Amino acid sequence: MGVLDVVPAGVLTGDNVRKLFEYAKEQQFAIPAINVTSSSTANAVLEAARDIKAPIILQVSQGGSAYFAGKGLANDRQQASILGAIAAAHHIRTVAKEYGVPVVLHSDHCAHKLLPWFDGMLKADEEYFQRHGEALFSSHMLDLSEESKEDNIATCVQYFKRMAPLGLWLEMEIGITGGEEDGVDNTGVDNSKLYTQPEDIFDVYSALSAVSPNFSIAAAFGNVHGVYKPGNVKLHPELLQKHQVYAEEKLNGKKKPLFLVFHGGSGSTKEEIKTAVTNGVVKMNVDTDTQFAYLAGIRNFVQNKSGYLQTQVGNPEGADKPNKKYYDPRVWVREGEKTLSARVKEACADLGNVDRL
Ligand SMILES: O=C(CO)COP(=O)(O)O
Ligand SMILES: O=C[C@H](O)COP(=O)(O)O
Ligand SMILES: [Zn+2]
Ligand SMILES: [Zn+2]
Repeated sequence: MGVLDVVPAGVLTGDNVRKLFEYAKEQQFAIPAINVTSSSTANAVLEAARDIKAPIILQVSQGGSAYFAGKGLANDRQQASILGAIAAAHHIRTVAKEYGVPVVLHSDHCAHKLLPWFDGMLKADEEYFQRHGEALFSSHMLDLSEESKEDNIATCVQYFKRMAPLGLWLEMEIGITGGEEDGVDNTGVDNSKLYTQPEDIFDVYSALSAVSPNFSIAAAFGNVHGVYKPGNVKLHPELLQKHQVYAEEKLNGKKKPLFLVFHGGSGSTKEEIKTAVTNGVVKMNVDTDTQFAYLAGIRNFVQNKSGYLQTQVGNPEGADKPNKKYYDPRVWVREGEKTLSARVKEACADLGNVDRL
């Protein structure tokens, strides 16, 4: 029995998203969510998943979406982010099945000021649903963690009521991920906010489960976006167990009732990742490490082939030798795709997500 006995290949929607996460939680593995910004990065992530027979999550941030549409487009009303997210979704939908793996198509952090982006994606989901009977995306994240708990939960409930009939999964954040996300600077935030309390998580669970079971919680356990020299904020994935136990007691023993999400996966140790998965993390976001991996192949190529990249004609093999085979983007960008793919495979291995189909 494997993932393909539970859900089909291609982009998952509706209850299939929950079935995948339920299966992962039962089998004690998690799926990495990789931020993609182009067809090149998306394809490289899908290729990695195909090679190691694993389900995968591809996500677009607000900035990544704008990049997907083109940095030359105005984005003052989130119009480029909306278009780019839709373009990314259509690209991924078009190719995903061919890679033969189940894919969760997700949008990343959406803070209050970015809600017009969310509204635009939701409108696209509704239109797609009208035509195809399913939403365009598998899931979306709302990140109202900067607001009061009451406002955060109330706004999530309001959106979730609109999402549930479309079968959309909601990921919400409570407690704050440190570092920086989409221009929201959380570097100086109060330390206590970086560790969510079990009571707050259960308040979220109670409010959202009244609408639909299809949601997950990004609880803070010292997570930070980006990779920095070790500082005073420490990752404590063992705290997640307290949240599960607290919810279990409130729900009369229902085992590990929470679907938890691990933000700021980059730079985490194998041990931290393992502990998080044991405690019900089903999704781990990785962006910074995969960005660096994408660069590595291109950087190495440019360094190693320097003599072939200075002029269109003429290289160390002769003054009349053409260099087209070196400066063609399909050659040097491909090198980045290979190193990105390798880093995605490593994330999958860390999470126990290998040979799962
Ligand atoms: O949480 C993330 C995206 O939401 C990714 O964080 P990292 O860039 O630290 O991996
Ligand atoms: O929020 C974290 C993700 O890494 C997205 O980052 P980004 O806004 O730079 O695309
Ligand atoms: Zn946040
Ligand atoms: Zn994040």
